[in-house]
Amino acid sequence: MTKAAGHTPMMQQYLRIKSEHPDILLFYRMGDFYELFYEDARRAAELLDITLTQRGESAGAPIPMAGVPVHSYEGYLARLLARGEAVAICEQVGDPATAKGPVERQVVRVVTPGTLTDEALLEERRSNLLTAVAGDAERWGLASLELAAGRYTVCEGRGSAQLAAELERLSPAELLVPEDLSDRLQITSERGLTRRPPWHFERDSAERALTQHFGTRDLSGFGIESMPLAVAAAGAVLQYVADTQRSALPHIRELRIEQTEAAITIDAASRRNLELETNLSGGGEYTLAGILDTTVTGMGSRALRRWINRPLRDQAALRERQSAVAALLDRGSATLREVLRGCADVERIAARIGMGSARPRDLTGLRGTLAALPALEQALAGFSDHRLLTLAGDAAPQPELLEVLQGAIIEQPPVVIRDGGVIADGHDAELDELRALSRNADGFLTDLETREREATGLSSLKVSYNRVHGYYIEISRGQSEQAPARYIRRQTLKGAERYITPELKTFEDRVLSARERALAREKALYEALVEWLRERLDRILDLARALAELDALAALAERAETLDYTRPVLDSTPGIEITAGRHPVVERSIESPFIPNDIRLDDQRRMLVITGPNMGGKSTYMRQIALLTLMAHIGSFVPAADARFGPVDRIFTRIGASDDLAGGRSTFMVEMTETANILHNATRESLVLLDEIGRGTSTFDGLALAWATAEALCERIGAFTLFATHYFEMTALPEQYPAAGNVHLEAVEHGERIVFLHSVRNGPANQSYGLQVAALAGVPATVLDTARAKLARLEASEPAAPQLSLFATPASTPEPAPPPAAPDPTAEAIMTRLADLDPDDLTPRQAHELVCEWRSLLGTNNSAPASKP
Ligand SMILES: Nc1ncnc2c1ncn2[C@@H]1O[C@H](COP(=O)(O)OP(=O)(O)OP(=O)(O)O)[C@@H](O)[C@H]1O
Repeated sequence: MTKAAGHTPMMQQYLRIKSEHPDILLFYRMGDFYELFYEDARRAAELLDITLTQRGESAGAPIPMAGVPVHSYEGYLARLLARGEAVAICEQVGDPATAKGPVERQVVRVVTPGTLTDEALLEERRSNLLTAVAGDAERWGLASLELAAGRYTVCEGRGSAQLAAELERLSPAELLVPEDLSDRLQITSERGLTRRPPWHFERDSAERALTQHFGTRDLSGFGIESMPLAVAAAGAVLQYVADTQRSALPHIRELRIEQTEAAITIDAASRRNLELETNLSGGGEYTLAGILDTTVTGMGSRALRRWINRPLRDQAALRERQSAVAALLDRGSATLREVLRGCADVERIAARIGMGSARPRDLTGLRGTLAALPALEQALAGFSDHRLLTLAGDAAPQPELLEVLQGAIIEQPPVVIRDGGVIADGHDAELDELRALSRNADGFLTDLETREREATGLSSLKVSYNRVHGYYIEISRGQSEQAPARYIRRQTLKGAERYITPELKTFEDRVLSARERALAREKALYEALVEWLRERLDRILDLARALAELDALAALAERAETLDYTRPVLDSTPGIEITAGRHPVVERSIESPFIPNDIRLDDQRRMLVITGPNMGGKSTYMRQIALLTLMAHIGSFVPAADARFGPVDRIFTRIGASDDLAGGRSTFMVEMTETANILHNATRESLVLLDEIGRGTSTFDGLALAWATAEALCERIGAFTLFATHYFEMTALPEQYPAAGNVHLEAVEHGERIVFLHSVRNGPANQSYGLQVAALAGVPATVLDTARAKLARLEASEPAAPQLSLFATPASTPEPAPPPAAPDPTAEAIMTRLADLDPDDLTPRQAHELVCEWRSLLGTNNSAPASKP
């Protein structure tokens, strides 16, 4: 390392941290980039078995890490973490471009594998996924290769909304698209987008790549004959792997088809709104995964998160998972979890064995896991559950593998094989012999030294070794005159002379060649061992999958027990019925007790209009229904006293006011795009959450849109819909549509204040409490006084206040409802326009034109009252 003076602040910081933590690999984060210093880069490259293609001249110069297969420092970092290496991240704010300006803040975060954050896990999951997409926005095929887990899946689907949802779910590190069609795919995210030659996606070359990889004559056994776009994508992935990876990935043994219809589709916005893996602030805390994931292995965590990201529609498969969870709950899962805790990430290890990059510690990790299998068998003995028995079979002890690994590798081998010392004594006779030769060297040298000292009578004589001169005899300058004639001078130092003798030279040749040969032998033995394991990769992969699933199931059982969850009923009767349901995340994040609530949706009651004050709990209630539905469809138990779910095909949410400035879309535009997506894609089996639709525009436009949307969902589509709103006019909906009902979140006034009861009651809310909530939020008293006076004036003039004729008057002033058979033509016209909206085609200009059109349709604008049509 070069001297500290004259370094940039970043370099100084690097030196300081390095002196404190020499073993920790140090990443620098500047703005959106990570840098890795040369020394660390070199060590990391060694650990990950990659080649640095560009080297910095001086030690300490940041170097670009070209040649890293994962194409990102984040991925690099995650892979190091996954390997069990400790790394530190320094974040530097100042002049990120040059790192030369004044450093305002320096943050050092040491991330060790033990404290692997959700964020890092998420990143790790992402970094391993390579996805290709073929086709166009109309019809597309996807292939995804999760390198580190050996998982290769394909699916096909239709429409850009579903494609966006799939890509959001997969969140690949790198997305391959045919360069000539990339525009037609309408993929907006530029994250890791790689354009590839179109011929890689052609059927012939794709088929060739697939049959070559799997060693088959044709694709007849794959079940993907009728999925040409999936085949194209799958072939393109393999082609890319062949171009960029050193190994041909023998651990990818099967191509799985994921039918898009087999899972509940959750669009990208809903995934975010429901805070499945990331909360709205971008962290992993207080998310569904954060609550449910108490797995004890990396592979278990990844399995559970895959389930969360892809809830199943197959009720039989879900019931199988539920039964396993119930059995674990019944007999206790603590022992099983304890055994699993001692297991290594066999999934990753299997991948590394497959790719030929397994390190000695991977093999000891595998060995440790194999050694734990008898205990696992014991922990699962006595279970009669079908799924658990199948998994127990896949994770049965494998004495042959264990014995070989126990005999081959020493207890605690070094990280890399480079310097040897990995293969155990007794594993190979030839290696033992060579080692004995070099081990005897020490004894021989001591003997020689004693003999020579006695023969010459020189007290300062000693035998030593260095890399340049090999073995030598050293005599101090004062005694060197008395050196015997047979000593051949090698080197003269200030205070000593160094010699060799023919005997020493012969010895040196023998020892050094023995060492070299031992090392070469050891490396060959190690490679043979990895190859031997690779031939048994299927067994290791089966073991990995079984352990991962056991871990995920045991975590669900542990959660069900600790958090008092109930087994939900899944059946074919349409509807959702929950008694005393709780929000799984909010109930864990608030200090006061959570108030459980019921819901009943069935064929006759498909929509709930939810009213109530701000802060009353409307959003929490709606989200909790969606989350419980999702939990039931991953096989989890749910936080409720009782729950039943009929078939659900999609979950849609339209929640929150967010704009998309980067994408050039206003709040209203985002809202309408999402609404259009729902109106296009929801079915009678969908669950739709709408929170304050229409809030992003003027009152009348907003109300008109809210009404028309609700009407379309209720009448035309018939989706199960929860519709939270502050428009009291909406509470008249049930009068026109019997499938709709009103509920409200209860609150009471207590003096000047409002008390939220958070309980759901039938019927509409009768008061908005807006001013009380504002008071609670600390709006100054003078402003509140003015508001109160204004409110009083508004209420006094209410009869003259603008009323849209298409809405019935609020339920508080009952009037005969219009006959349901004849919906208002204006509302119908709006509804038709809305249904025609294609969310993907809508430009801001078109949206603006549409809004103008609606205004003229209603004969109103922002300020003018609506006239009766
Ligand atoms: N069932 C409940 N039991 C206990 N606390 C609750 C419950 N529901 C909601 N809360 C608390 O009330 C807060 C506000 O709830 P929520 O955001 O759902 O209200 P809201 O009616 O949607 O408000 P707004 O109309 O302003 O969006 C939550 O953050 C939570 O702390």
